[in-house]
Amino acid sequence: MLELKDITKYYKHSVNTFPAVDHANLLVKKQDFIAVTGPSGSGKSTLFHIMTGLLRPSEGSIFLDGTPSFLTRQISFIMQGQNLLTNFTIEDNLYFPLYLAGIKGNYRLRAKEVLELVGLTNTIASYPDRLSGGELRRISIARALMNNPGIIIADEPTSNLDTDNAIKVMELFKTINEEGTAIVISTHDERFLPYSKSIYRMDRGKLSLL
Ligand SMILES: Nc1ncnc2c1ncn2[C@@H]1O[C@H](COP(=O)(O)OP(=O)(O)OP(=O)(O)O)[C@@H](O)[C@H]1O
Repeated sequence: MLELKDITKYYKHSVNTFPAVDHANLLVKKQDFIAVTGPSGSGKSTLFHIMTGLLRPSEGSIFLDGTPSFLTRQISFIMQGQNLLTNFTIEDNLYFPLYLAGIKGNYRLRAKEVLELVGLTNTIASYPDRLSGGELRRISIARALMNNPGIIIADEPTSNLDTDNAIKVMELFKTINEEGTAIVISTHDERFLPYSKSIYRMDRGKLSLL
């Protein structure tokens, strides 16, 4: 369980300081599928970076399973856009985060499992430039699953995808969620909101449940 308590993040623009995230509260439980919507610039990415530990809040606290420390292995983050390493095969891309984090295990077996789940087993030896945008997005999801995270946080996972591929991505999150992983996504696209179990709106840094 991930809990954000009264989180504020100030940014400085020349002489002015403004809260990009303004006293946000959020609880993410095991079975949750949360969507955060809101206009561009409302603070969604800033909130997500704080949730994943990439950015420190100016004020407030974050608890993971009741403790204020961050066990990042329990949270996987899928950033906006294409973020696979282009000079490495899909297989190496899948292994890389585990290797960097010093996580031991049968990488090959897990890679096969996650590629099967996303329907892309035949891409294991390919380089990212051979894959379509939709396939690359599903590989990013596969990579996020490699360490069996309790929570997957994805910033705009359907951006720049056509409807068919966006649906594939959302169906995948639905399956992953049904198998016991909490999902938190941000989206501009109202068509995909029904996939989530709860919808929050971000407006000028203020987060509220719809
Ligand atoms: N490092 C930074 N320094 C100063 N201001 C920033 C920084 N990062 C973001 N901002 C500002 O904070 C506000 C929130 O940005 P953020 O990227 O979190 O919004 P967003 O809702 O994710 O937007 P989008 O949907 O376009 O990605 C914006 O006004 C942005 O210009």
